[in-house]
Amino acid sequence: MNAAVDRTPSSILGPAQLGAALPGALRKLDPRALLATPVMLVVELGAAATTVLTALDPSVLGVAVTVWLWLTVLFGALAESVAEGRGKAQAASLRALQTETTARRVRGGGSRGGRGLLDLATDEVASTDLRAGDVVVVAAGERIPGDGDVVEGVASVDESAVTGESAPVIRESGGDRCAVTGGTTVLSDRIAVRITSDPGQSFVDRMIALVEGSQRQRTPNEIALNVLLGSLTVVFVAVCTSLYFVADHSGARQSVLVLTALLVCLIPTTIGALLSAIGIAGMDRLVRRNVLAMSGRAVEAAGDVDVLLLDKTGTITHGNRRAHEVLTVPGVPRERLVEAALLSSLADETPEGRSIVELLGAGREVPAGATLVVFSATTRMSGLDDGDRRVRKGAASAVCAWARESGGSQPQAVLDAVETVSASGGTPLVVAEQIGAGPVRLLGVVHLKDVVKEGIRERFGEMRAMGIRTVMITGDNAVTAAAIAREAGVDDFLAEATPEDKMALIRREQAGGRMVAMCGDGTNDAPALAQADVGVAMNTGTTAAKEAGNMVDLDSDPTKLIEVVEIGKQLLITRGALTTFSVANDVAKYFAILPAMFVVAFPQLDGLNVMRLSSPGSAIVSAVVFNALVIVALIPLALRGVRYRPAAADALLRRNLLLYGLGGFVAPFVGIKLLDLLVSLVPGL
Ligand SMILES: Nc1ncnc2c1ncn2[C@@H]1O[C@H](COP(=O)(O)OP(=O)(O)OP(=O)(O)O)[C@@H](O)[C@H]1O
Ligand SMILES: [K+]
Ligand SMILES: [Mg+2]
Repeated sequence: MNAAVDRTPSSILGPAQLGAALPGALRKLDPRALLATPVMLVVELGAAATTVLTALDPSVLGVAVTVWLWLTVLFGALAESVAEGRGKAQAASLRALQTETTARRVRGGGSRGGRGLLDLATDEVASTDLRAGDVVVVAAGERIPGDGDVVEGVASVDESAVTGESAPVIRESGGDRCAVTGGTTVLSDRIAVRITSDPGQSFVDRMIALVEGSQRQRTPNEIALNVLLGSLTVVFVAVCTSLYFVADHSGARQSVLVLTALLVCLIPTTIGALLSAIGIAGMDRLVRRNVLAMSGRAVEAAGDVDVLLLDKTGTITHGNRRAHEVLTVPGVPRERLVEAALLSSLADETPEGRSIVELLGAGREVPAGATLVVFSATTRMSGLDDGDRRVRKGAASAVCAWARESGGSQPQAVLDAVETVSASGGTPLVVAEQIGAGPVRLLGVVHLKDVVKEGIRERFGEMRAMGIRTVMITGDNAVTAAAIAREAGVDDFLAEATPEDKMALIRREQAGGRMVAMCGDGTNDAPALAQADVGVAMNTGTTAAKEAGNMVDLDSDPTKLIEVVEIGKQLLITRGALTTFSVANDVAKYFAILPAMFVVAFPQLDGLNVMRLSSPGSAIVSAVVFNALVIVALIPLALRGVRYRPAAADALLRRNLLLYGLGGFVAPFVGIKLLDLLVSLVPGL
């Protein structure tokens, strides 16, 4: 590897990982770094206090408590550092992609349109000098010097350095597969690329920041939990302070040292220490599945997704919509249809347009003086104006509307051909022309064919089992949409959708209280990707789509959402389970150690002293040691995550409450008792 290639899960907490994580962990002991986790900050302050107290008045108890309080803080820092370390190797191999290369920048290219760029003069510049807007020419065998969109030409590109997938991909101007990533290599042909990112802001830069965890921001859920843990801490500080005065007053004086140790045992240190590691590990699990999540909030949202919207072309289908045949109609000679279809496509830079020229044979030039009419998702037509002749091809509804406006007729034969192509799941493009102000004449139909991605049906079935509804949204007509929807097995579809329609649908679902995920690849999907709670852009898609979404799937597999949802659920469940465990643990410690601490002063407490710990000193040291070791014991679970099985949410909740609540309550009684047997052997305790 390649960043994304090394995805074999290594051992989670071996000596190697611990060794590598130690320097990072020591840096995290800086109190300023601990401000974000109030629980651990209190432990550190406590450790500092007992250090001073023990220095002033040395005792075996003081040394034992102090050492283990420092270890408690260190274990927490270590958990976070181990979690971060898992991304470091990936980051290093990604950096290898960023070595400086020489780029051929087109002179004056930035101000020109998309044609003829490949023939312009170029200057050699360092890749680091490229800025957004520059146009470069890249030929076979060369590395693409920066992120950008192909503005002219078609090439096969090796993206394995980024995606881990060794099969080359096609990148071409005009369509939804125009985006290229800096650091990848052109295998054949020559392309002109308009650079879209300034140095330091590229996709690989973002990937590095992501796998290193340096970009991680706490999610709202995490912040809320931290506030809750902080409040619990404040409550226990109050409890321990009042305990000091109560004990003093009743003649069972407790030292500040012992009460500090007690405080640390009672505050939720387990979850406080592991919270951040849980979040980092969740992001890391996604990276290992080739999904880059730009926000932790999106990962959490993924755990609660109700509806998944998918774009059709390039998401559900492979996205190389290609001309397959032309369908003639009575009264229009085939040559005339072919000529019009060709004319309307000669200047069309979209893959669809180019495939028509390929099918019908080139050999025709764009007539001098003709004006091009480029395709847009709103007009859904493209073509050319040559003098007073207008030739168009486009979606049936769009071309028919144009014909109607001009007073032209819509022959049944054309409508039948449209129906035939659509019913087979193909995309019909109606070809038409208008001379002067005369009526628009429909000449025939071009059949564009695309293939549904393999295995997608079964995966949508799995989503249904998880309670997620799938809806396909497409700019294509309703009949085609229905045919593809049936073949792919989606629950519902929306046809003839404009970019605004896609976004409006998401808003409606969200207004109904549902959590919406969207998978898409096109520039016309960008608004919807931005609006969705979870917006997954296909890596094959456009730069606009990748920037609008909050995740990028390097494998461009929309069914990857299943894994994303599982990881999201797993993250929420893990955090919930460890919080339950932590709090139950602390409550149990209260009952386990308080009677042991006070039994000497109040023999009547003996009935409550179920633990029969050997001495108050041994009780408190055992509790502190147990408290610290629990953190270490749970690091692997925090990193790996609690296993998620598709099951009803409340059944899962019951099971976890039982397992982690009850387990958390029982564990200290057993653990502290065993430790006490050992600790009581130490002279002086
Ligand atoms: N180059 C083109 N020239 C003319 N018409 C086109 C061209 N490409 C597509 N169309 C027509 O415009 C419609 C909308 O295309 P577009 O690519 O915007 O769809 P979309 O909204 O991305 O949906 P999806 O990707 O799910 O099919 C197509 O169904 C087709 O009928
Ligand atoms: K604790
Ligand atoms: Mg599309």
